[in-house]
Amino acid sequence: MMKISVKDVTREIKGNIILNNINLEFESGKIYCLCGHNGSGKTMLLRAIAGLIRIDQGEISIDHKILHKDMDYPPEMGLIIETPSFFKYYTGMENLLYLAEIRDKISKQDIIETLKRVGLDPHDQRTVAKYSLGMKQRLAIAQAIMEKPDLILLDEPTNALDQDAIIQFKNIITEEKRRNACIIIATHNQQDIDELFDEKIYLNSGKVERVEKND
Ligand SMILES: Nc1ncnc2c1ncn2[C@@H]1O[C@H](COP(=O)(O)OP(=O)(O)OP(=O)(O)O)[C@@H](O)[C@H]1O
Repeated sequence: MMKISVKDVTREIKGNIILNNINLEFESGKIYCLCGHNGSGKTMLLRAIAGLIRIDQGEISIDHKILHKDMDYPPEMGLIIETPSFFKYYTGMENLLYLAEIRDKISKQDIIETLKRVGLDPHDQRTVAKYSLGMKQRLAIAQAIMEKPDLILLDEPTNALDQDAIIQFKNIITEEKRRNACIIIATHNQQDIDELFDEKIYLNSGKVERVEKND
């Protein structure tokens, strides 16, 4: 059972407090929603948990190991933050094969299966330059889940997805939850996937305004 603790986390940029004394806990086997309007701090909080930005005060730990002290990044993490950049002149399959080489954890067959899960054809010879926005988003979801990480952080994952893709996405995150992943999704389209959340965390001006648990 993995546990993430965000304790008294504050981050300032140029005199603006972007994250204001955030205290939250996340655990495996649950799906969390970070909700709030534009600029409320959802992406910054995801970046902080991912180890992609430094924080000015407080600490973030994963299973009691402190980020930026005991480790640089969460050890097993799948991520979509803003528009992912793929190689335009590679196919979807080639992009994922390239990314999978970094950790050398999964096989070509695993990638084929992941592409099918997100509704992309593994044998599609088109390059990413010819993909629609929704296809790129499906590929981004595929790269985030393909290695079966313990922690999945998704910023606006349903952007550009059509209704069929949203249904597939819901099935995927339900399966990932069953596999015991901890899934944190930042979105303002929460109605797309509302019934799946175990907890909704409302951010406002960098603060946690309220938390709703779905028991
Ligand atoms: N590089 C930066 N320099 C200065 N301020 C920044 C920077 N990046 C983000 N901010 C500010 O931090 C605040 C939080 O931004 P963040 O991207 O986390 O919001 P968000 O809730 O994800 O919004 P959205 O729904 O628009 O994605 C905003 O006020 C934004 O202007």
